[in-house]
Amino acid sequence: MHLSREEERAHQGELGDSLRKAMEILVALGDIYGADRLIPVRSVQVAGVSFKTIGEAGLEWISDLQGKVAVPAVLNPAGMDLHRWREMGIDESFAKKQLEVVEAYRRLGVSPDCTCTPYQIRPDFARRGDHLAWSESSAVSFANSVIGARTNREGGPSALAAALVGKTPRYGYHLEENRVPTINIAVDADLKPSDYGILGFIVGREVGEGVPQFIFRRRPDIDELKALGAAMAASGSVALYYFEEGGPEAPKGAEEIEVTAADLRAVREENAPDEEVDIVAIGCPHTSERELEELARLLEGKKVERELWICTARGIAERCPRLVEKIEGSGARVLCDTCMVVSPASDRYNKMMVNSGKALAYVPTLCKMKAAYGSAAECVEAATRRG
Ligand SMILES: C[C@@](O)(CCOP(=O)(O)O)CC(=O)O
Ligand code: SF4
Repeated sequence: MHLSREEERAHQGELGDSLRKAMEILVALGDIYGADRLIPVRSVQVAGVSFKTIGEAGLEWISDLQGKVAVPAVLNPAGMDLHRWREMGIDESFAKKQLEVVEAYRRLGVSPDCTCTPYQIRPDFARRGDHLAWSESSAVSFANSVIGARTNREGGPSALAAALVGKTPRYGYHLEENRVPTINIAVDADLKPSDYGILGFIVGREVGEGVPQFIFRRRPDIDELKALGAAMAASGSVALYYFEEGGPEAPKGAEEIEVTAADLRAVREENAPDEEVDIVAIGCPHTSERELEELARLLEGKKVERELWICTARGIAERCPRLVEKIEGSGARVLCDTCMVVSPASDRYNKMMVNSGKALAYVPTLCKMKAAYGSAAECVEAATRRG
């Protein structure tokens, strides 16, 4: 990979040890994937924040770095609400480590808005055509597919390296030739909002790393696209999809798969909730303001009978305090900075009901719990049902 004089100096350690470490990661990745050079990124989203996932070794690696990020950078969810962790049942020792992780990132200049939906609070972070270095797979999918920006799925260390250098190696989804659809998905069903998570769950399994081009009966809205992309990135590893006319054409003869209403129904039935559900969690990816409005409406006049977590970005919760108050009036909790998948607080439950195709894929594997699926209304129903 070609390096400019300045990049070469950083790589040689002439600009300090941290930039040398960061450049080593970027150069190694660039060499492996055949990048010709580094390109500037507009923003970085750094995964590897929850102490549950990075542990002591991760904390040490981050703490040893010096300097400041060169471009705006934001964190992925942590293992707890940074203010209300006690309410989540998080123990002191975990909390101490988690706060150290966030502080170590903050010292480097990474914003501690721990969220997988930075686009919901910082629209300036990513615009059409921008190159980015984002990590969390649903954020990557949203950036590539809905915003029209360009990012690979970065690991925690490579994202942090990109933030310190302000650049990323040019390969993968930064290149036009890798952004061509590989498979058509004909959706033969009138989709309800809660069908998009299931659809993504099915399609991700089928297409793996492909680039699906959806043919829909109507254009999905932003929250539906967020749910669709998140699920495909979890049940498969889809980082880019197309969903409307005007995307590049799939090559003639590209494979086509059809998803029918019966397929959606089968997955719903397989994952229907039962009396074993002891926690309900919404907000994977983090809820939007509009989703909080819907939840406030659904919870009006009700009391929760089992734990109901609603995970969102602190920036969203702070923007709508009245909605948060209404929701919490029911006994539900609006948790910020964290999520049901990366928090160890989920561990004490047995079966989690979610309205997310992504969480449906990850809860059994990453949290070792059973999972059930339903719409937001069905989740509220399950959380507020007596007995
Ligand atoms: C669970 C997930 O959404 C986020 C976990 O990432 P981490 O704990 O920030 O490394 C993984 C992903 O899909 O990127
Ligand atoms: S809420 Fe879902 S999408 Fe967001 S970090 Fe957690 S698992 Fe990933």
